[in-house]
Amino acid sequence: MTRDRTLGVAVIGTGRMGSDHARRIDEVVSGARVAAVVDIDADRAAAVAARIDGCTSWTDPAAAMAADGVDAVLIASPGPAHEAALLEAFAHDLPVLCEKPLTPDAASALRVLEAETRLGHRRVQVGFMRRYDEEYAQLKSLLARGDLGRTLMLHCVHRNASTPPGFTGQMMINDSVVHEIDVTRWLLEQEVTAVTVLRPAPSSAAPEGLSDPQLVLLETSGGAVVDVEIFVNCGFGYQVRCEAVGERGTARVGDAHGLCVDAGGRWGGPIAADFVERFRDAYDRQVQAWVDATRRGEVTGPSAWDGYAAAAACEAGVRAQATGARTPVTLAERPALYAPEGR
Ligand SMILES: NC(=O)c1ccc[n+]([C@@H]2O[C@H](COP(=O)([O-])OP(=O)(O)OC[C@H]3O[C@@H](n4cnc5c(N)ncnc54)[C@H](O)[C@@H]3O)[C@@H](O)[C@H]2O)c1
Ligand SMILES: O[C@H]1[C@H](O)[C@@H](O)[C@H](O)[C@@H](O)[C@H]1O
Repeated sequence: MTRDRTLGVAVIGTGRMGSDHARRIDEVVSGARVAAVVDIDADRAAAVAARIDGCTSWTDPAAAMAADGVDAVLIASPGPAHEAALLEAFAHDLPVLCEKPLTPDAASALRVLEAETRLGHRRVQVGFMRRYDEEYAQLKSLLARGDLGRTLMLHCVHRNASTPPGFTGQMMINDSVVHEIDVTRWLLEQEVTAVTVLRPAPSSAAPEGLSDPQLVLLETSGGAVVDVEIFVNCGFGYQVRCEAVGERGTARVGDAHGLCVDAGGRWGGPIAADFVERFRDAYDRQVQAWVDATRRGEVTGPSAWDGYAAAAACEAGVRAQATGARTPVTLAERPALYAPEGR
């Protein structure tokens, strides 16, 4: 694939994220087109394909990946379907942008990692889009410059207005806290070594059987501690905050977005409704970066190792949720293919 050829993308899964990514590739991103869309719900795929010139619609990911004009794959099916789609993409040696989580457990993530290692070159970028958010990128640069000294703690807040039907306690870790796990690993350049989960008495707005909110404590290989409030039925909007506490100061992202008005004896501004609104620019930048790198013949961004390490920490988190005990994270050896930059 070269810069002068438009990248033909097959989007797998045309639900909330997949249909939005298809629109993004069609309308926002340059250098790529949606060549195919796939969903086990044929009508859903056909409805998305009908809105895009020259886009074919499929129910079988393998058939779409073998179709003419498909050069790359964007996976936006639910987490449990990712492994099969990733292995199929490897069989065709196609570059992949895979929505988080890479897979929902450490064993399947390790199988993906090993399959990519056997290919001998990176093929996967994982959709940890916060790395492409302007505010998080600024925080990353600040911490990397060392102005605040060593980072001692992160205080994180992750609130969703409500959850879709069937959202489980495990998904609070695997689908939601996985972002804070990635942010922790990325900002601190350390691995998560142990997870503890505390569960206050649930909110009366929590769906039957869901212990919401929860407080997740992460310990890291460099001795930092990270607390994450995960509250997925807070009712009032979408909030994602992160405060880094360093030896010489603190820095914070996610306080406010949009216009702040002081009038009539009050001050304040809007709260984003959901992740699509809050992280719109980050999703755009993430997909553009993937397309640009792919057209250069490169793979950049969060790797399958990042997806695997996050899955291993999530697995410890799910166990910690069930037992209430501090749970260590066990990681396989890091293959040379995923050596940190500059080493
Ligand atoms: N980065 C983010 O902020 C963010 C936000 C939301 C969701 N996600 C991730 O995106 C992915 C999709 O989430 P969603 O909210 O769009 O889910 P969704 O339920 O809205 O859509 C998933 C779609 O995939 C289809 N599907 C199921 N199994 C399939 C298979 N084997 N092959 C092809 N299609 C299949 C379903 O029919 C459905 O249309 C998940 O991995 C989720 O964690 C990421
Ligand atoms: O899948 C979604 C998505 O990853 C969002 O970014 C997160 O805020 C939600 O909690 C999660 O359910």
